[in-house]
Amino acid sequence: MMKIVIYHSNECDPKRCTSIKLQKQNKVAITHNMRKIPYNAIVLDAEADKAVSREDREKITKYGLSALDCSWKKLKKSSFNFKSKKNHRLLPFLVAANPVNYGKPCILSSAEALSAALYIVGYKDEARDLMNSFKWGPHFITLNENLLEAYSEAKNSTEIVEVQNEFLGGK
Ligand SMILES: C[S@@+](CC[C@H](N)C(=O)[O-])C[C@H]1O[C@@H](n2cnc3c(N)ncnc32)[C@H](O)[C@@H]1O
Repeated sequence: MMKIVIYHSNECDPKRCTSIKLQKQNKVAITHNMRKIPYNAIVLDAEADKAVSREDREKITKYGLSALDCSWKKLKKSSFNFKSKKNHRLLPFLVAANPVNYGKPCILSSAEALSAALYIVGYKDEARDLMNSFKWGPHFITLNENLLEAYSEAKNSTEIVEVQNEFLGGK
């Protein structure tokens, strides 16, 4: 089974938090200690420079996938002191389907971000399984299906960005 460990900073409303819901269904583990994120895991970070791509599949398979569940404000302030950001990855353009940020580009919930990354690296059933935990979840995949499919065919992060820019430029 895919190892998913989410760093959680207890800044959210637990009733609305997508990470807590996934944990309750035993689909992810939550840690409050940043150092417990597995070394070499791919960390989804909206402040990262490099886009996630199929090239990350091996690391995700071997070491796991992670997200940083904190407030968006904290993330923007760069209040995290990461030793290294070499495994931190940004997601390409996708639209949120969660009720808090519905329709907004790139501001995904932790669950949507994890699902998108799994889809992009080719773990499509696992991506759908995460979204099946939410009433609105399957809509995230259908809303973004054409883009997710195109991203999943890209070989590396450069091609991911090309697919994204072609889509945005062609709008
Ligand atoms: C800031 S937290 C907010 C979580 C929200 N409270 C929830 O219930 O899901 C969302 C996390 O999802 C991941 N994420 C969301 N959008 C992303 C993007 N465009 N690129 C990379 N990671 C993203 C990151 O790990 C980010 O820190």
